[in-house]
Amino acid sequence: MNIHILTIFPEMFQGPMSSSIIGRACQKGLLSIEPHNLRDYTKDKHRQVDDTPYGGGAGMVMKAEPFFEALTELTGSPKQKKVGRKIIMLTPQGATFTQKKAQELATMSEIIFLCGRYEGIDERVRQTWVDEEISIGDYILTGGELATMVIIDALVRFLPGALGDEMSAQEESFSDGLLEYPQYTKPATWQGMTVPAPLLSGHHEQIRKWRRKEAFKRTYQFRPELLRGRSLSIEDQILFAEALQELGM
Ligand SMILES: Nc1nonc1C(=O)NC1CCNCC1
Repeated sequence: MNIHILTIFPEMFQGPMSSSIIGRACQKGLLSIEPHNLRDYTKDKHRQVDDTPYGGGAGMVMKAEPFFEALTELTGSPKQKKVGRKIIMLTPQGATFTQKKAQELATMSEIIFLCGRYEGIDERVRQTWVDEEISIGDYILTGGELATMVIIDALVRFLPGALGDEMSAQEESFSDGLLEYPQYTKPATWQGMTVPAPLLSGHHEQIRKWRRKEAFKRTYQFRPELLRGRSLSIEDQILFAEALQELGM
């Protein structure tokens, strides 16, 4: 997968995108991440990327030209849609990013992220080039760069070979629609708090059931809406009932 990022702050990506799992995935050749400085696509001596909004009002708007120049260089023309490529704009009015969307994006061969700053990007960029608008939440950031990094961080986990233990991407929260069960590591007792006995039993089936029941407890307590309308297997119905009983419901 090739990721291109159009931004006026390419340097923001150096640390996070070259560290840990993401950095290792790039070194393994599973993906490439290439920020492009929009100022390199300006034609004036001041390398201007923004200007005042038509109609007045506070703040500045990002000019269309640098985006058009960069996207033309990267893709040819807006009409040249390519299977497996998405041009994504980060914006609060986009669809809220989810684990399911992360998994879907991980199947793409190329993604181009458009990072806005200031009051936003000239509308003609969205009209002409953008395939999808994504928001990482209902709040206003100073730019789309951190949102882009959040999305890359979430999707990289679904690239085959990116994680040491492939299963953890599947087992983690939201992968099967439930929140994560509690995790423990050594020592077995810490400041008088002990690890739950099933986890010390070495009995894999017991451990699996305990984890599933704890996931039901957490989901019911913190994100009950994830359970609404969900069809459960017979085993899950039993475990969910036990979870509610243990919660005193
Ligand atoms: N929330 C968001 N999810 O993606 N992008 C988001 C965002 O707030 N972008 C800013 C909006 C104002 N202009 C600068 C960028």
